[in-house]
Amino acid sequence: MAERAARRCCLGWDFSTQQVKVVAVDADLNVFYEDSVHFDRDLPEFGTQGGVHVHKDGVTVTSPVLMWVQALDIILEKMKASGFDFSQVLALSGAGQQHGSIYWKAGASRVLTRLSPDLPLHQQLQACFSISDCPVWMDSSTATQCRQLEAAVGGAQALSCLTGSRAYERFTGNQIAKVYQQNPEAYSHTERISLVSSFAASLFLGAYSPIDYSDGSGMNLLQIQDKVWSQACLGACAPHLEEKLGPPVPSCSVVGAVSSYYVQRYGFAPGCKVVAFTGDNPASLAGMRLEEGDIAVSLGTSDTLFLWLREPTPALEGHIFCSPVDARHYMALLCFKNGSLMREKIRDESASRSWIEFSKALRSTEMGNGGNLGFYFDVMEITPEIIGRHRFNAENHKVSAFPKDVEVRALIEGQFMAKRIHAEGLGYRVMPKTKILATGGASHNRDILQVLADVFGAPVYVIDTANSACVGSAYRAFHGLAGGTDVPFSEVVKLASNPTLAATPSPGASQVYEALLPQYARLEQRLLSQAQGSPE
Ligand SMILES: Nc1ncnc2c1ncn2[C@@H]1O[C@H](COP(=O)(O)OP(=O)(O)O)[C@@H](O)[C@H]1O
Ligand SMILES: O=C(CO)[C@@H](O)[C@H](O)COP(=O)(O)O
Repeated sequence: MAERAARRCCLGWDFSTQQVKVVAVDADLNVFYEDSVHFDRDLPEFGTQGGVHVHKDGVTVTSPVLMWVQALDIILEKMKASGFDFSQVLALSGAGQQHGSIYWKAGASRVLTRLSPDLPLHQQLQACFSISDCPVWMDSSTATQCRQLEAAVGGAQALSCLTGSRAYERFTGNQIAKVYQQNPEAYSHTERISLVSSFAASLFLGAYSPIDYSDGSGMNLLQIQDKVWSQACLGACAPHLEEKLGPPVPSCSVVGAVSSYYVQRYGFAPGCKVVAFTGDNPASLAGMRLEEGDIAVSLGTSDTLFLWLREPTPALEGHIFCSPVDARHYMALLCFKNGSLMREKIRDESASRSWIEFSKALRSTEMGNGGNLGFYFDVMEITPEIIGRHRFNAENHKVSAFPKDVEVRALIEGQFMAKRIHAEGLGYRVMPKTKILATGGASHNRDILQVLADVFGAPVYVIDTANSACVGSAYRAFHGLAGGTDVPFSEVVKLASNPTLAATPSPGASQVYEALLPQYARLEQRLLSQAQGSPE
C-alpha cells in the first residue's frame, strides 16, 4: 500500500453495457489497479439482464440512469476501502458505451454544482433526470425516425457523407427524435442531453461536460469533416437541440478539474484534471495504440471491428468516426450486436454453461467445420440486418440443428467470417504485415482467438488487459495533460508495453477459409434478400 500511495497516476474509466470499470496507470504506463462493478450482479435491485431492460416490443432497450450513478458510488467506495490514494491522481478520463442518451432535467446543473460530500451521488441526483430509463445502443425502435432523417437531408448516402453513417436506429439523433415525438413533455423539461461518455464526465466535473468529436460521430448529428453540429440534422430531429447538446470539443480537451465533491469525499487533489470522455470503441483504439494497417477486434457485449483511417470514406455500411487521438484523422467501425451474449447462450445450450467445455468443442472440431455454416442472431443484427438462427450443411441445405460441438464452431467461425467479409466490404485487405489486435472479455479465450487468426489468416495480439477502453482512457488522460492536440499521442504512449502474440494462423487455414468465405457471403446475401422480401 505504501508503494501504491506514492504512485502518480491517471485513472481510466469505462461505463460499458454490463459494468463500470476503472484502471489506474502510472507514469511509466503500467496498470497497477483495476476494479469493476457489474450491474446485474452488484445492483440486482435494478433488474437488468446484461445491463439493460429489453421492453415487451423486443426492440426498445433501455438502462436505468441511476444504476450507472450508483455503480460509480460503489466503485469509488471500493477503491477508498482498498486504500487507493486518490491524491496521486493527476488526471482522469473515460469511455462510455456509444450512442446511449441521458436527459438532464431543468435545474439539474444546480444540483451538480452543489453536491454535498456527505452523501453518495445517487441520493443527490435522484430527481435530476427527465427520463429515468435511457435508450442505449441495443435499441432498434427508431426505424421511422431514421427514414425521416435520411429524407430530410437528401437520402442515406447524403447523410453518411455528412455525418459518417447512414441513419442507424441506435444513433443518438434518431433516439432523441423518438423521445421528442413520443414524450414531448419530458423533452421540453430537459435542459441538457449527454451521451453516456459525457454524462460520466459530468459526474466527475460537477458540471455538464461537452460531447467530444469522436463519440459525437455516433449520433447522425455531427458533420465529421467540419466538426460542427449539422443544422439540417438537428432541425430534422427535435427543436432547440443545439442548446441542449452544447458545443462539441476535440477528444483530447481538458474540460475542467474534478468537482470539490471528490476532493472532500475521496481526497482527490483539487487540480486533478478531467479530460473529455469518449466512446468505448474510440477509447479502445487509443488503448491498443492502433497503427495504420492494423485491425482491432473488440469482443465485448457487442463485437466491433475498427481501423485507423486518414481519409473518411463514408458508405452505406459501417461508420466513420473522428479519431479520438488525432483531430485530423478518422476511424472506421463495424458493429455486430450478437457478440458475447450470443456466445454465452450457445455456451449454455451446447457446452454445459462452461467456457472450458466451449473451448474443448472448438479444439475437437476441424477448421471449416466440415462445410457446416451458421448465422446466430437472436436479436436483430446490425451488420447485416438479419434476425434468427440459420444453419446450412456442406450442400448449402438449411438444417434445423447441429451436433453440439459443430454448433459451437459454426457460431465462432460464422462470427469471424462475417467480420472479415464486411471489413473487406469497407476496402480493408489482409496484408502479410497485418496484425489483429483483440480486446474485450472474450479475448481471454485463446481458442476463440485461434479461430480469429485462422479465419483472417493473420496473427492475433492482445494487450496486458482485456480492458482496452479503460487503459485507452488513462492514456488519453495523459495525452490531455501533456497538451492534447499539440502533442502526438504516439509520443505520450511510447513507454507502453507492446502487445503480446496470442495466436498465429494454423497451417492450411488460408485454403480452408478462402473456399468457405465466398460461400458464407452468398448465404448471408440469400438470408438478407429473404429478410427484405418476405420474412421467413
Ligand atoms: N473465457 C471467456 N471466453 C469467452 N467469453 C468470455 C470469457 N470470459 C468473459 N467472456 C465474455 O466477456 C463478456 C464481457 O466482456 P466485456 O468486454 O467486459 O464487456 P463490456 O465492456 O461490454 O461490458 C461477457 O459477457 C462474457 O461473455
Ligand atoms: O454500438 C456500439 C458501437 O457502435 C457498441 O459497440 C457500444 O459502444 C457498446 O459497447 P460494449 O459495451 O459492447 O463494449
